[in-house]
Amino acid sequence: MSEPLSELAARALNLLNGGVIVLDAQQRIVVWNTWLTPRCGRAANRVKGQDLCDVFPTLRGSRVESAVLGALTENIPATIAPSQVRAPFPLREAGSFDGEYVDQLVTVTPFNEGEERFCLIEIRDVSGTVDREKRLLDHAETLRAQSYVDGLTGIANRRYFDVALNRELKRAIRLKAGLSLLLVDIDSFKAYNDHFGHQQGDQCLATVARALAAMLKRPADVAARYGGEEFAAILPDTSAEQAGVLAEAIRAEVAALALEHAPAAKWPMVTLSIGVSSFDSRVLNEPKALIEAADRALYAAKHGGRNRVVVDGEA
Ligand SMILES: Nc1nc2c(ncn2[C@@H]2O[C@H](COP(=O)(O)OP(=O)(O)OP(=O)(O)O)[C@@H](O)[C@H]2O)c(=O)[nH]1
Repeated sequence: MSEPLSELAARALNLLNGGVIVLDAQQRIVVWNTWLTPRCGRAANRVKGQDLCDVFPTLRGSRVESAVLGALTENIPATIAPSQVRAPFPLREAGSFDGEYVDQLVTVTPFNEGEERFCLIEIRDVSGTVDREKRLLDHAETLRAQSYVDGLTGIANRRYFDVALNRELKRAIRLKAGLSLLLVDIDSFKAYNDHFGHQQGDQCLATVARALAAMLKRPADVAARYGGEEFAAILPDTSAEQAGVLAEAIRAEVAALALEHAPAAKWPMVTLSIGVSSFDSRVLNEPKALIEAADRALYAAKHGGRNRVVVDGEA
């Protein structure tokens, strides 16, 4: 448990001309200063102990959430510039209940207190800041964001995938919610490269990545490049059955793109094999087990003839 603030520290914190939130390692709010209250209509006593994303549901899958994840799990500080995300938090002018959200500059800083990891979120209202400053901060944020983005396809990379899966699994366990994972592999991609060349192979990967990402509609869903020609999708609050239906829609969508395949491939167009696994509180309750189960299902899809979906346990 974190120590309570001294009265003097609490007073000073509440006089600050900016928002201050401190989260514990489980993303629960432990400090919330009064600057925030008239700007979002929530006082400290209502939000303390709650998950930040439960207080502001629009943060799920947002840049703020990935910055918080980076801070809490990897000790990486982050800045979110207003020109990138104008208003990361749903905050208005003090005391107003409608109208535009204010422009914000948000910084996220990890720190340790004893054994425990926390992160400090500072929010400044920068509605009046000049464009030039916004652009510079924007550039800094772009550089940081790139470390979680796959350079070839523009979707999340393996590093982000690992962090996000870990986090979503913890959330699913905590809230007894559903969580499914798709492992998606392009069929006979070696033949594609051999026939069309590596450069066109790269383009094909980018096209498939875009199609996959476009099929994931919920803000908390994550599409990632898992490795070479393999992709993954993390689907919070999604049962095995729902994930199977979505996987089938993804498979059909990519087949319908009718991207010409190499003559050596089984099908004339580029196709996908997809393995699906779902969180189960007894067995698939850690990332490794969930990945292995999806991988087994993917293997079954390959051996079943490719261009198909297999849900773990239903093979
Ligand atoms: N162009 C391109 N090719 C890649 C990239 N990463 C991996 N590959 C290729 O993807 C191919 C994967 O081949 P395999 O693992 O043998 O599988 P496959 O040919 O897709 O066959 P199945 O998965 O069994 O249907 C290899 O030839 C890799 O070189 C990449 O970034 N760009």
